Amino acid sequence: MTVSSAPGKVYLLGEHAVVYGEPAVLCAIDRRATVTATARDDDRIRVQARDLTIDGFSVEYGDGVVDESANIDVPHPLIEAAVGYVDGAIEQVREVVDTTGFTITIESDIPLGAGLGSSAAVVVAAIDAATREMGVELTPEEIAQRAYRVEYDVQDGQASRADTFCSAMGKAVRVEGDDCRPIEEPPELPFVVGFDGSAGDTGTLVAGVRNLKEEYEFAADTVRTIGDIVRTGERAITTEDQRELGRLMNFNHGLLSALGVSSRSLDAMVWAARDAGAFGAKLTGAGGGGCIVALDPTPDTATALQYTPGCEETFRAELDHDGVRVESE
Ligand SMILES: Nc1ncnc2c1ncn2[C@@H]1O[C@H](COP(=O)(O)OP(=O)(O)OP(=O)(O)O)[C@@H](O)[C@H]1O
Ligand SMILES: C[C@@](O)(CCO)CC(=O)[O-]
Ligand SMILES: [Mg+2]
Repeated sequence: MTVSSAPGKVYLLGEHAVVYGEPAVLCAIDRRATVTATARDDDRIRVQARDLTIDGFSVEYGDGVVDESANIDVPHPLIEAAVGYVDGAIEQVREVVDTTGFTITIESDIPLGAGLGSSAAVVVAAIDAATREMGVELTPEEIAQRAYRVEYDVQDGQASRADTFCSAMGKAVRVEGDDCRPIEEPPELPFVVGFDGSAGDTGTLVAGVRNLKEEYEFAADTVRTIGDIVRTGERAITTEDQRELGRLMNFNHGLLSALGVSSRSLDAMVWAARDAGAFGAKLTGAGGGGCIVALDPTPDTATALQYTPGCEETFRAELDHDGVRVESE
């Protein structure tokens, strides 16, 4: 039995634009997906993902199809879409090791589809746990590369390397096209997360931005401007200027909103954070619903979010210096 875990992340700046080669800066946070891989005597692959629920059903399946014993009463295409990332991870493992069967159990404290990189963390941890269980040790960079292939396929050929690289490496990272690098001395930023309890589908949201960009030159300009914000933000990271970073996050949120990936509840949480005195606030990840991230060293933003209609949960997130790691072998 091998247990591996990998962190989720928040985007300081640059989501969506990073898909088109602009830079992005993101930070691993102290919320993790944990995957247990256990070799089996038969050649079956069994996945238990208790957090993955569809209309209240927990999904359990074997050999890529819904397991009879799970007794799930929802159409198979829905399940197939939901298990796409896990299936992709298993495919990657099969490219590396000659597997017989194994059982994969996924537990995660990263909300699904909420912009905190649950997909990347699950895929990274699953590839690590299953390959180790079969006696192969991949480097974090190799795991990031394979996990990226999975995100690329599930998101219909439109994905950046950002989420998977950040989850595999931990700390803060800068990604621009194929150029992925850790930020050596990342500042400890006072992240406050607000979660509206809902989810957005990354593939669909990415496709929406792509269509807008193809239709309007000013949407393409908006994407390039997000790149300019990130380049400016890098100086603020080096000088640890949190006020300046906050202003740039606000600007970034405005442009993401213009690209159609914010929502009423995300905007409400962003404004509640700003009104409470946060240095800045923006949605994180694909958007459409899910989480915002604000910078506030005081308790005021968290308190304001607790009273914001539409906000279901708020918590402080700490930078996680560890990327993918083995918990037990
Ligand atoms: N605990 C889990 N168990 C099984 N599958 C999971 C789990 N968490 C996430 N996933 C997979 O990841 C999908 C959500 O990924 P998606 O990219 O849409 O959102 P996200 O990664 O949470 O947010 P973002 O990409 O915006 O950071 C789920 O539908 C499921 O396929
Ligand atoms: C929206 C996006 O930029 C981030 C999702 O967390 C998609 C990607 O980078 O693949
Ligand atoms: Mg994702």
